[in-house]
Parts: sequence; structure tokens; C-alpha cells
Amino acid sequence: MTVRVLSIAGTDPTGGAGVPADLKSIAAFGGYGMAVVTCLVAQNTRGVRSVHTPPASFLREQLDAVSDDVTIDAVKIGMLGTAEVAATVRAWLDDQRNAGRVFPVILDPVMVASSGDRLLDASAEDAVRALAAAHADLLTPNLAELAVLDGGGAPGEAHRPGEALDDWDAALAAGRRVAAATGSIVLVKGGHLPGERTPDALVAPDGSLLAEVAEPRVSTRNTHGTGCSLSSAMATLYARTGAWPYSLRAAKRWLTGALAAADGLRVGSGSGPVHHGHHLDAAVDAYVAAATAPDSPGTRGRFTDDLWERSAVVRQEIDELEFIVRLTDGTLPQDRFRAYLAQDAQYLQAYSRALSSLAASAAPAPVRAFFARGAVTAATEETILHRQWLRTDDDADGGDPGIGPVTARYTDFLLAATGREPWQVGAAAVLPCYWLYAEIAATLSRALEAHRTERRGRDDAAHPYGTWLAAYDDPGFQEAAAACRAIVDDAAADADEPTRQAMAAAFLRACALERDFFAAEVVDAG
Ligand SMILES: Nc1ncnc2c1ncn2[C@@H]1O[C@H](COP(=O)(O)OP(=O)(O)O)[C@@H](O)[C@H]1O
Ligand SMILES: Cc1ncc(COP(=O)(O)O)c(N)n1
Repeated sequence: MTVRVLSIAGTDPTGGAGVPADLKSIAAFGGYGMAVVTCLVAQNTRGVRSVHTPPASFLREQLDAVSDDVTIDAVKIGMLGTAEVAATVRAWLDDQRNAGRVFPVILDPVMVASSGDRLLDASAEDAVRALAAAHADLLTPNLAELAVLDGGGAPGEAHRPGEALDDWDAALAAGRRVAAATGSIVLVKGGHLPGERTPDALVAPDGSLLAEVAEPRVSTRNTHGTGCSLSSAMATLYARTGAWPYSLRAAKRWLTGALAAADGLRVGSGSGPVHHGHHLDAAVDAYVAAATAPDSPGTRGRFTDDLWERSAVVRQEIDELEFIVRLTDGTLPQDRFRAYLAQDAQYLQAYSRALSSLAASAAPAPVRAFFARGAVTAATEETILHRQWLRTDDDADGGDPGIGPVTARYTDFLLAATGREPWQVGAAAVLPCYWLYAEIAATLSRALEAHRTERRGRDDAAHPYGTWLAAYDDPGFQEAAAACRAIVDDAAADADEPTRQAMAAAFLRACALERDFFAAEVVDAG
């Protein structure tokens, strides 16, 4: 379901906070973003230079231009700047409510930028509190903002304004008071507290805890706009799901990924932005793959011939990987080989499940039978790997390292493609594991033969991974690869063009993941 989300906020010409961050977050969750600008801010990752606030009447014109024309599914409010701006937004919300237009309002009470610059007049704090009490369904203050909002709590109980909230229990207590005082749910954020994890919690006006989540702290100075991004994500997810706890868990997980990918953006020399679109790689790959497809499919040869050609670059990259080169010449260190096998065992477990999905799909009976046999073979291979190579039963040095991030990315993709896509697309997704592996096994086996011939009679004649390599150059495996290829060709011949394109995209994505899998064993071994 696409939701229409309006951001009412200030600008950031470097794109990390305010309106641009909001629009990116809304888009990241599949929403349609709209924006009304409260203040124009000349800022970058190093700080705020100046703020220009257009007349309140013009703000009202922008708000009316949206609401006169578009049905709004959620509103996220960020920087308000002045009491007059806060009052104008409030008056517009009053009018919306009186006209019977109901939508959730998420208020991020922006007061001070992460650079330390003020973004709200001190005299406007009461107006923000009043706006929160009148209209906000959810408030998303950071700790400093929570402390200021709490300054207006019940006498005697209230946290003193300006006093720092420096532990999680104090923050939750302040969150409860602000929730009670405003009647809004408060998202209490522990991002500014020290510690390995970053806790966030949703506190209801009756004091109950609706959800508490904690993700690992990402080691980065690039946190500009995290507050804006999180609150827009919450607005979009809540408009879509109608559930605050699910929205928080999903938003928090995404934000942690956006923070982890932040350093890779290389935007600015101060506190840079987070990567809002970090999760879109797979979708972009699919579009690029579709764009490389020839225009007239009818004039082509076998579908998989074309796929093979289109995967040439990735296959070349695999052949040149240090891991493959050293596995072939036998110089790969034992611990790296074992780390690879441990990930391979994890992979096989998921692969067996992916093939089982195809065995249970709407495919013709012989196809289902083929994948059912494949599922059994993969599970058997996994068992053999554990018994013969990993000896997990009596492993002296602590056993299973768990699934690595790259293995997880590949297996998540396979399970999604075989579980949720048409079976033809799932079949194309599992093909690279058969086909590329069969090719690699054949190459390795030729190298093994050369190694033997060259060193015949010498005392280093035995290739350290010879037994393992030999097992993989199994004629049965080569036959299975050819059969899977035939299945994909037949399926493509009967499929419509969108399905063929989805099949090609799935095949090429799996090839890229196959490469990443071989390239990543050092990292995964971690
Ligand atoms: N280094 C970090 N690693 C992981 N999460 C973080 C980090 N810094 C902030 N966050 C998270 O980002 C969100 C916004 O946090 P916060 O810093 O309180 O907002 P603001 O940007 O408004 O100051 C919270 O969920 C917080 O836990
Ligand atoms: C227009 C605008 N709105 C909000 C912030 C706060 O940014 P942060 O989320 O880093 O505190 C900002 N710097 N600029």
C-alpha cells in the first residue's frame, strides 16, 4: 500500500537532515513524500550558517496547497523555528480536524542541531509543547529535547529544564511524564547515551511501555539527520501498518543499516548524513539486469545462453578472486579454508530449504521432483561437510561461528525468490549455484590434475584440498547443473516477457551474490 506522507520541516541543502532526509526516508519505505518548508537553513555537515523564515502567511499557503488537493495519510513535523510557525501549523491542523480529515501526526520537536546550533527560538518552546498536546500522536525528542519538554511537567515531579538526562531509567521516567502531560506516545531515544547498544522505547500516556528495542551502536561520526530520518520512517510505517511497535522495530533496524552504510557516502567533512537507500541495492541490480536485456527476446537463442553471456563479467571476477586462485594452487591457509566450509554448510542448509520451496511450488511434476532430489542432496552434502571437514560434534575450538553477513544476504535472497516469487523466477535464482559451481568445480579439477602431473613422485605431491576438490567434480553434479539449466530454458520459453525479465534479474543477482560469497569468506570468518 502506498501512503502519502507530508513532511513539514526546515531544509538542509546538503541533503542530510530536515526535508530532504524526510523525503528520502519516506521513499525508503515505499511511501509518497510531500514537503512544506518552514524555514530555509543554510547548513552543511559542519554546522548551521543562517536561517531564513518566510512569512507565516506563505507557510499557510503551502499547507493549504497540499491539503486542498491531496489526501494525506500521515504528517511528520520537524523544525518549526519560531512560535509563529508553530502556531500556524497548529491552526492548519485544527482546520484539518474540523473538516473531518484525520491522519496521524508525528512531531519531532527539533530544538538544537547535532552541531549544537539552535533551530528553535527559546521563546517557542511553549508553542511546541502546546502543539504536541493538541495534535501529536507520537513525539520523537532526543534526550536534550525530552529534558526541555519535561520542564513543563507536573509541579514537584518535573525534571528541571536544562538538566541533562544521563541514564536510560531517567529518560524513560521523563518520557512517561511528557506522555502523560501531552497525551501523546513518546519515543524515548537512547542514542546519545554511552554504551554498546542504542535503546529506544515507546511510552504511552498511561505510562505503559508499548515497545523497547535496542540495536548495536554503529561506530561512525556520520549521524547527521538520524532523528529526522527515524521520525519520518515512523510516520510512513505507521500510516502503512497502523501499529507503533512494528513500526519502531522496522524503522530502527533500517536506521542501523543506514548508519552502518553512512561512511561509504563520503558527504562532507563534518558529521555526515546516513545512507537512506542502503537497502535498495538488489532492486537497482534488477533494473540494471533488465536494462541489459536484448530488445527482442523472440530472436534470441536459448534463454540461458544469453544469461551466461550476461554473467561473463561476474564469472571472470570469480575466477580472479584470491580465494579461488589459492584454493586451486593449494596455498590457501587451513583456517581460511575451514572458515569457508563453515559458511558453505550454512549456505547448504538454506539452499536445501530453497529447493524444497520449489519442490512444493506450482511447477510441473518432473520439475518438482528434480528440486525435491536437489533438496535432499544439499542436506546430505551439509551433513557430510559437518562430519568430514568441520567435525562440529567434537570441535575443540568452540564450534559453529554462525552465519556470516554475506552468506545471510545470499540465502535471504534465495529463500525470498523461491518462497515468494513465481516458481520460474525461483528456478532462475537457484541456477547459478548449480551452474557456476559446476564450472568452478571443473576448473578446479583440471588444476588438480595438473598439480598431480607436475609433482608426480615429489613429496609435496598431495594437494592439501585434493580430496575435497575431487568430491566436487562429481558427474552427478554436472548433470544436475545441465538439468536445472534445461528447466529454466523450458520455463522461459513458456513465460511472458515480465516473467522472463524477472528470471534474468534473479539469475544475475544470484551470480553477483555467488561472487560475493567467495570473496567474503575472510570477513565472514571474523
Ligand atoms: N551511533 C549510532 N548507532 C546506532 N544507532 C544510533 C547511533 N546514533 C544514533 N542512533 C539512533 O538514531 C536514532 C536517532 O537518535 P538521536 O540521536 O536521539 O536523534 P537526534 O538526531 O534527534 O539527536 C535513535 O534510534 C538512536 O538510537
Ligand atoms: C532543517 C533541519 N532539521 C533538523 C535538523 C536536526 O538534525 P539532527 O537530526 O542531526 O539533530 C537539522 N540539522 N536541520
